[in-house]
Amino acid sequence: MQEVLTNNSPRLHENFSQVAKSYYQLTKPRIILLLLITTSAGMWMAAKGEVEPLLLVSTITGGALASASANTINCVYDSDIDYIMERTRWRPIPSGRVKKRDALIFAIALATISFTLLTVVANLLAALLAMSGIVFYVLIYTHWLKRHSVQNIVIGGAAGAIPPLVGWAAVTGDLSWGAWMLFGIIFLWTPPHFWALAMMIRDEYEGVGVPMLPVIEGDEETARQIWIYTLLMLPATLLLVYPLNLAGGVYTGTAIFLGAIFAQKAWLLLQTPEDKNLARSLFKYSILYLMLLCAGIVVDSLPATHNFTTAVVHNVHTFISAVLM
Ligand code: HEM
Ligand SMILES: CC(C)=CCC/C(C)=C/CC/C(C)=C/COP(=O)(O)OP(=O)(O)O
Repeated sequence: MQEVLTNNSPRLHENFSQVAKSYYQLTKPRIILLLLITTSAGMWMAAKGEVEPLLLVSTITGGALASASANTINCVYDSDIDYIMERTRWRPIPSGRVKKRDALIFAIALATISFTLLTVVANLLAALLAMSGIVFYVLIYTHWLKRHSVQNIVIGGAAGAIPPLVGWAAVTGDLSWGAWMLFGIIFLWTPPHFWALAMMIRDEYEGVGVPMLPVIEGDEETARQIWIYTLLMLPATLLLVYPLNLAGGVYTGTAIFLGAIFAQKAWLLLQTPEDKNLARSLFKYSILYLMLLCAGIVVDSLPATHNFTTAVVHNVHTFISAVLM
């Protein structure tokens, strides 16, 4: 006999949570987390460590909804190749758990709520930047470049660098050098982040005809380009300290320490480009690197940190003067 589903039925709850889980997976939540960390870094730096809580929560929520919308549209567009690749076959659309049409409606709803929230609580510039992130990621990266250009992630990577601009604009209403510098750091971070992963799963991309750098140019050339982007990114992180003067000692120490490990991993990969373990290690570290670098920005920008470092510098100065007298 068929079971009658009532509001209290355990099966109804189970079905609902399965559906909710599928929609949640469409948004690629773990990637969103790091995008939000970069948004927060932009906000803290712009606000010199004093961010209004309501603005913070609304901007993070608006940014998360915009990124979720972008990732969902990407899942709709790429469902044909996601179905073939091992890594992506379990996703909600290729595995038949969510229909493309429903996913698109979900993405439009997310973008609409994001735009409204950011416009009302932050400002129009932040809202427009978030929408431009969706458009850039979907049209320029996913539609235009991903399947047609070996430079796909270099140019398309600009979409992933937009979140700190959203955060900065939400706080100040405009974009200054600091905002563009954060954009530049993430822009230069993206090729080592992604190509390290692409070296690990080159065969999967080759199988679906996506012209990622390791597929077209091989491991050696990819490791060489990862090294070049690493060498460009590391000094870029320090431009926030000099000449921009937007970060202090805590950030400088963090950036140098984390950067040295990044350089070491990229260097080892350059020596042995075919070693997939080294590629995996660099890919994983790239994520930790960006998280900790952003944490460094936040901690460095706090007024308490500024007061503490000023006091330390003052005391060291007094001590040296006393010794020399
Ligand atoms: C064009 C630019 C980028 C490309 C092509 C790219 C590509 C990828 C791919 C293919 C994965 C593996 C995902 C999976 O296994 O399902 C990944 C993982 C990840 N990406 Fe990126 N990425 C880009 C930019 C970014 C940016 C800007 C961020 C955040 C600031 C980011 C954060 C992450 C994180 C956190 C993961 C790990 C997710 C997990 O643990 O499953 N990525 N990326
Ligand atoms: C402000 C704003 C909303 C910006 C959008 C930023 C955004 C969603 C960046 C995503 C970057 C990313 C994970 C690309 C991977 O796509 P892929 O298609 O190569 O990955 P896949 O093979 O795992 O599907």
